[in-house]
Amino acid sequence: MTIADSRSTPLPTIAFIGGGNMARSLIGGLVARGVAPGSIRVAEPVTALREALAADFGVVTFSTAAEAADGASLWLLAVKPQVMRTVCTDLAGLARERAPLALSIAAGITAGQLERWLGGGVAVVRAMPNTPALLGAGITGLFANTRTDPAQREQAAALMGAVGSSVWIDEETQMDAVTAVSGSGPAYLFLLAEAMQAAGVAQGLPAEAARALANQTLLGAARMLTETDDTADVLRARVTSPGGTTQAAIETFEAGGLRELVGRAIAAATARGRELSAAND
Ligand SMILES: NC(=O)C1=CN([C@@H]2O[C@H](COP(=O)(O)OP(=O)(O)OC[C@H]3O[C@@H](n4cnc5c(N)ncnc54)[C@H](OP(=O)(O)O)[C@@H]3O)[C@@H](O)[C@H]2O)C=CC1
Ligand SMILES: O=C(O)[C@@H]1CCC=N1
Repeated sequence: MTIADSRSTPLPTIAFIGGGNMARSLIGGLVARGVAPGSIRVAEPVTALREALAADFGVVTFSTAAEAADGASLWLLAVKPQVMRTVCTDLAGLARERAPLALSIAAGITAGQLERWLGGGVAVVRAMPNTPALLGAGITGLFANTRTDPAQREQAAALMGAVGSSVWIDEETQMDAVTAVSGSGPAYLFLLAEAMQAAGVAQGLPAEAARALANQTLLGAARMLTETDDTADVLRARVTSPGGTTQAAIETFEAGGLRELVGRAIAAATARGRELSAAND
């Protein structure tokens, strides 16, 4: 594992194939960080999504993948795993002509599958970002196939580095675990936020107050995790006065099997990544 730092590498024209939720987070993050909207081409079949991306970010939009991809040497494949094979197969002729770097953010789908569907001999990078990319606060796991040269690896790291930090993964099989921890991870925090807000309301707080208290607590705690050198267990111990309120809550979480439940949830997400690869081959 190496931490990527390629912030000074210039980005080429990028073709997003798929303009849904994750593409929107990445595009928003890239434009907010100074990437020229005219250098971002987006293929998206849903008219409303296309129009919203053009209106919000000034990017160039197309209804078909081939139109967007034809103008770019970096293709960011941002469609669902279930349609990736068809999308890549349709682009295989163009891939032979343009020899692009194909950077896929799809859960589960392997570099070998992508290379095969794109016609073979293609430089492929798998990236697993997350939606905080929209705020420049994302983290991405990256894996490159052997066709990818150092300049293309730099480009991939520069793209994802513009919207947060990134980490190279040496073993492709670990990408499913990356997906389970950080790709899906924001949803786990949002679920916790929902539960804390509802619990606050159940204890008599007004909904708005419960929302502000829960959300700012998650933000403050996340900043302590990332901006101090203390580990999570040390930070937790500092909140937990012996015989106090936190201890009462933590003992309830432990008795309910929270750690084991998180382990099972992340194992299920990891296994689902492998299933998505097999089911869509
Ligand atoms: N959402 C997230 O937090 C993350 C998602 N990912 C990965 O990103 C990928 C996209 O996920 P997400 O953004 O959530 O999904 P979305 O469904 O929101 O976005 C995918 C978009 O691609 C469109 N599309 C379908 N076929 C084509 C085509 N041939 N050419 C161009 N666009 C097409 C879809 O249209 P239509 O709806 O009509 O099919 C849809 O609008 C997935 O592979 C997922 O695993 C990775 C990390 C995080
Ligand atoms: O839920 C999913 O499958 C995608 C991949 C990671 C986040 N969203």
